[in-house]
Amino acid sequence: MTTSTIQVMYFSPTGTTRHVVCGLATALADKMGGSTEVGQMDFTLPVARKEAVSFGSQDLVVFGVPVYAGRVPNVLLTYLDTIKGRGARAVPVVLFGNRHYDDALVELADILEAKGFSIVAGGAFVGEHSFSKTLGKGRPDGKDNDLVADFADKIATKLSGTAPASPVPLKGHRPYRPYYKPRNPDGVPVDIRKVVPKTSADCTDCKLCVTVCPMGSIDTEDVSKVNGICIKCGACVKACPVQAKYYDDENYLRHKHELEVGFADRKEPEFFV
Ligand SMILES: Cc1cc2nc3c(=O)[nH]c(=O)nc-3n(C[C@H](O)[C@H](O)[C@H](O)COP(=O)(O)O)c2cc1C
Repeated sequence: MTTSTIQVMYFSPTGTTRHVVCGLATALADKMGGSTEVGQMDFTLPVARKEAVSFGSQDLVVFGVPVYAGRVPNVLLTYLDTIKGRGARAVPVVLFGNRHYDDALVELADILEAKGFSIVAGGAFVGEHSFSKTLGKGRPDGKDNDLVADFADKIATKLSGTAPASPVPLKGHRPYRPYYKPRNPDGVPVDIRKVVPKTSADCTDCKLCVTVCPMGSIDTEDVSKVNGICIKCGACVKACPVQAKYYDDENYLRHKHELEVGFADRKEPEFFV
């Protein structure tokens, strides 16, 4: 089977997933020859998730999502169910914030397989944590980029071979473990789903937060209002040019601190071909 098109498809509120999957797709196109085109489908914003997407057997799709609570972000499940693979090959890629990717990679691979893709490889890479400016700071970095290139090499070699495709031994548990939950000091799980960002007096009302919110939840007239769901993705906090967006919820801040302290040691990407 020849590949005429590489498609890169991703959800990436703070850009680390985009960085890795676009780097991987470009490196793959390079290795697979001059006539390979790269198409981009960014489904981070709500408007992009209104479009129906389908592929065909000539496509190789590099598909990326961040890891949320050890899993594929559950707010995406309905949308992912609308995508049609129609025999395309896929490389699922998950980005995690230096804690762990748990079962997100196998879950993403299973979703894609159920939608008609065949899985040729999969990878878990590290990105700066959405909650933090210190956990996974600056990731993906040069060393990660080298591993992306190495991953592309191995995929290209596999695809140029004549051996029949064998199942890819991705790491993760089936059935998937429950969503990872923050806990209070007594070890009891706490629910931070209703927590929303605050807006400080430094806000200049530039509306950038409105345009980057992947849930379309920030009120255009009054940017301090959150009208819909907040997934704590960090898009508004990290994009704000004057650092006016912040969280002050006690449980959120404790969880963030525990992650920063408990998972400070550098984790490395893992990939499977
Ligand atoms: C709600 C939420 C849950 C997260 N859960 C995890 C997790 O379980 N493990 C982990 O290592 N990182 C976790 N992260 C961090 C993101 O996976 C990581 O920062 C990723 O690089 C963000 O991708 P993006 O830059 O494309 O938005 C979580 C982030 C959010 C917003």
